[in-house]
Amino acid sequence: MGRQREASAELTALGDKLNTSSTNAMTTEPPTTVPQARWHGPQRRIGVTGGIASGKSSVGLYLSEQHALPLLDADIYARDALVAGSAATMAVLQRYGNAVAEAGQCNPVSLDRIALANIIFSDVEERRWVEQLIHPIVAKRFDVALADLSAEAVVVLMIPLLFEAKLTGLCSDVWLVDCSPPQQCQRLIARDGLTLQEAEQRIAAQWPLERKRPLADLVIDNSGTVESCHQQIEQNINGIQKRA
Ligand SMILES: CC(C)(COP(=O)(O)OP(=O)(O)OC[C@H]1O[C@@H](n2cnc3c(N)ncnc32)[C@H](O)[C@@H]1O)[C@@H](O)C(=O)NCCC(=O)NCCS
Ligand SMILES: Nc1ncnc2c1ncn2[C@@H]1O[C@H](COP(=O)(O)OP(=O)(O)OP(=O)(O)O)[C@@H](O)[C@H]1O
Repeated sequence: MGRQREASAELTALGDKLNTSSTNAMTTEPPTTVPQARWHGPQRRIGVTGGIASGKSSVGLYLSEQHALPLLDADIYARDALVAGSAATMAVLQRYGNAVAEAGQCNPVSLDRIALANIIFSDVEERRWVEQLIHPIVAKRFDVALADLSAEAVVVLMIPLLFEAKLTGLCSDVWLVDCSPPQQCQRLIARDGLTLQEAEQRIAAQWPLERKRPLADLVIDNSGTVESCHQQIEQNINGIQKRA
């Protein structure tokens, strides 16, 4: 419990640092009407966000491969936090027991991510509990990685819950990768083999894209072809240089 309180306090402090209007960076409560915070340092920090399966990773990968930009990925940090034997994994196992333990594992026990997903995407309280455990770890990883990359002119930060977790203050530019909810659903089902109900639950766990759109600096329409998405990136990447 002490560690959790400490983690929660760290995140609240981060939220306060990034966005003075923030009361709790973890919250997924309705949006405030205050302007979103932005990073104003010398480095360009492109925050790529969107909805689940809207195409964030595809955009991030393109920026990294075609424009050789360093890519920081919140999903990878969250995944690292839940490797076998980590403190966060032990906490999750303590809370949910064998229900989330990978079958046939010895020591240290690996998590069954599908089982954990089933829990957190069907129960908002449990989702909040997992988020208060993982998000401070993710936030620290961003801090460390950004310090390491401080000499780079431009970095890309992929953060699915950028708005929900009030992390816009990490980014100088926020790009929203957009498509329709039925497309999100279709892509989720095709990519992850989810049922329609599971896909809908996951989409409902995030702010709807219509709520995120007005908060972004750039909306990339990824409802068409992959080529059309790449074209939009090319049209907007030229302005992405180190600040004067
Ligand atoms: C539940 C878990 C184990 C499922 O793992 P899985 O490998 O199936 O999915 P993955 O981690 O690749 O996430 C896929 C997408 O799910 C969405 N998602 C993940 N966590 C959340 C969440 N707490 N709320 C809403 N959407 C979420 C994001 O769009 C993300 O890009 C995992 O998503 C997780 O640990 N989530 C809690 C941590 C978290 O909030 N991560 C978000 C980035 S900080
Ligand atoms: N324009 C597109 N047309 C068709 N399929 C697409 C398009 N863009 C992405 N996809 C596919 O949709 C799926 C989701 O894309 P991607 O993994 O990039 O989304 P994401 O936002 O990173 O997902 P998550 O939120 O789960 O991390 C992938 O299978 C990807 O290949």
